[in-house]
Amino acid sequence: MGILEKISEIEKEIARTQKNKATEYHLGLLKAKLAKYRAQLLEPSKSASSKGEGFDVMKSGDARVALIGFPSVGKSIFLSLMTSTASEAASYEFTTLTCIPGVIEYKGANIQLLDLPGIIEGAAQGKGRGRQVIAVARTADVVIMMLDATKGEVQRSLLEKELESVGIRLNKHKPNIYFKPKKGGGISFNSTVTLTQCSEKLVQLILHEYKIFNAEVLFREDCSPDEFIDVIVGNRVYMPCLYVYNKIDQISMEEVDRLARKPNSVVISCGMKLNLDYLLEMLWEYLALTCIYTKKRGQRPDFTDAIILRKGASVEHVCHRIHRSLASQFKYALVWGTSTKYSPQRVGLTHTMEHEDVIQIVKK
Ligand SMILES: Nc1nc2c(ncn2[C@@H]2O[C@H](COP(=O)(O)OP(=O)(O)OP(=O)(O)O)[C@@H](O)[C@H]2O)c(=O)[nH]1
Ligand SMILES: [K+]
Ligand SMILES: [Mg+2]
Repeated sequence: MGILEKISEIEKEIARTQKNKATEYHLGLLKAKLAKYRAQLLEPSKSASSKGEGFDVMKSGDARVALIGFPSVGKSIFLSLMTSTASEAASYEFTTLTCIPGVIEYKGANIQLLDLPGIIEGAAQGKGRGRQVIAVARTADVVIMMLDATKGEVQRSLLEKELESVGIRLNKHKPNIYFKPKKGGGISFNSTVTLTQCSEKLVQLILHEYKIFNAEVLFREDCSPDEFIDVIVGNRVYMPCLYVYNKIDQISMEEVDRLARKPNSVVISCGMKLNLDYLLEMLWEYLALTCIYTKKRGQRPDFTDAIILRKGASVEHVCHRIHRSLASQFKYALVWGTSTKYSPQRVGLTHTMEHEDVIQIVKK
């Protein structure tokens, strides 16, 4: 039996197994098996032909946003509207066949926006150029899932399933579970909270399925078996996702209102250029970039020219942004802002900067 068949067998079995106390272990095991087969499916195949031509776009700018959606939802029109790059748009499906990068300039940041071919159900298993598209999506800082507002909710749930099946977790945080495989000593299991979805026995069963017999496990959160499996398997990506409903010029006001109220959602019309500014504001929030202002000794900070970095950037990142050789001449830095206990505070290269901090760098 091929992996695809095995996967579909397990999916069928999960679907027909009633969820209750008596079946909870059985279901947990099935899910562990399923995750294992999916991981195998995604391992790079031996034949070179599966490599996607036209998908190797260099990362550039301060952040990367990938446009994911069914064919003809308006991804290419959107790229052409938001950036100075033109991407061919047309009424037929699969107009776009490669990855087309553009740049959004916003609040002093350069945000790379990637137009991609449409994906459909089965994309994760290689339908269309699904695999290549998903591989690009994994490298993004934020995914915009573009949806056709006239097509209801089907597109959204299908795409969520596709991304979920390849280990992309949308608008979720990494489960707060400490997990460390060991050389010996069996499985030590602890939790700091009351667990309602997992038990020691279930955790052991799942670990055994992965042939792990020695490990330290500490639940710091009431996680589900799926979340625990995510931690064991690793290589999951946790990514913010904005659901963008396009073509609202084609639906009723009531429907627009309903869609606009859904979590993580924005309604737009590329055709009529509606609500695009609001979408940009939302995107900026989801990117959560860190703006740092520099200051010279005895002078006011330069608030007109921010250095834009990803969340969690260090003083060293700031140095590299100012000049290539600055980090090697670095003595210390003074930082004003929320990242320090008092302002200014003297810090080293490894200090983590926060949004809107001011920094003065002192050289040797
Ligand atoms: N009514 C209406 N039509 C739109 C809107 N935005 C895009 N369209 C139409 O939708 C069709 C598809 O647009 P594209 O930008 O090519 O869509 P795409 O998602 O890039 O499609 P693929 O590259 O084939 O995956 C075009 O005929 C557009 O004119 C909108 O806001 N309203
Ligand atoms: K199209
Ligand atoms: Mg297109």
